[in-house]
Amino acid sequence: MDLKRINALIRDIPDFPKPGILFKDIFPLFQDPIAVEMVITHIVNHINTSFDKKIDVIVGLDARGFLFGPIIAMRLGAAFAPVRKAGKLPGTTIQVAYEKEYGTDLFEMQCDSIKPGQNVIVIDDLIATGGSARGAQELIEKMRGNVLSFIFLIELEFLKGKDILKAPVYSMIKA
Ligand SMILES: O=P(O)(O)OC[C@H]1O[C@H](OP(=O)(O)OP(=O)(O)O)[C@H](O)[C@@H]1O
Ligand SMILES: Nc1ncnc2[nH]cnc12
Repeated sequence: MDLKRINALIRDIPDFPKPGILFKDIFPLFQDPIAVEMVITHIVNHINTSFDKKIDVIVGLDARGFLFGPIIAMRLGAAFAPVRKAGKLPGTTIQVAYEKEYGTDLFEMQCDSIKPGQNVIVIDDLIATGGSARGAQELIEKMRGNVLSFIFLIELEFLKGKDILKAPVYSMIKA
C-alpha cells in the first residue's frame, strides 16, 4: 500500500471548525479512486488476517465513517449498522451523549441494528479524543454486541483517544 500517496491526499486545515483545531480533511482522498481502493483493501486485509471470529457487523460513525463502513462490510460479507447524530433515525432508538475534540453531541442507533452476541468492528475516518468512538461502544454494548476492535484511517496520537476505549485500536496513519 502506497502510504505516501494516501498521506498526500489528506489536507491540514488550521483553525477549523474552531480556533486551535488542526482539521484533517479526508475528502481530497476521494478524488483518487485508486487511493480509496488501497485504503479499503488494506483495511479488509487487516480484518481478514487479525480475527479468527466471524465479523457480523461493521458499525460506521456519522458521517465520515459512512464513506468507508458500508464498502468494507460488503467486502467482508458482514452487515453495516450506522451510528447517527440524534434525530435522524426512524423507529426505536437508543441514545448516548458524548464529547469530541471540538464539541459535544448525541449519537443514536436503531435498537434492532445489532443482535446480542454479534461480533462488531467500529470504523471511522479519524480518532481524536476517542469520545465519539467511546459513545458508539456504549450503544453497541447496550445492545449486547461484542466490540472486537476499532479501525481508523487516521489517529491523532497526541490526544491519546485509544486510552479511553475498551477494545484494541488499529489506525493506518498516525498524525
Ligand atoms: O475522537 P473524537 O474527538 O470524538 O473525534 C472524532 C470524530 O470527529 C469527527 O466527526 P464529526 O463529529 O466532526 O462529524 P462528521 O463526520 O459529520 O464531520 C470524526 O469523523 C470522528 O467521528
Ligand atoms: N482534528 C480533526 N480533524 C478532522 N476530524 C476531526 N474530528 C475530531 N478532530 C478532528
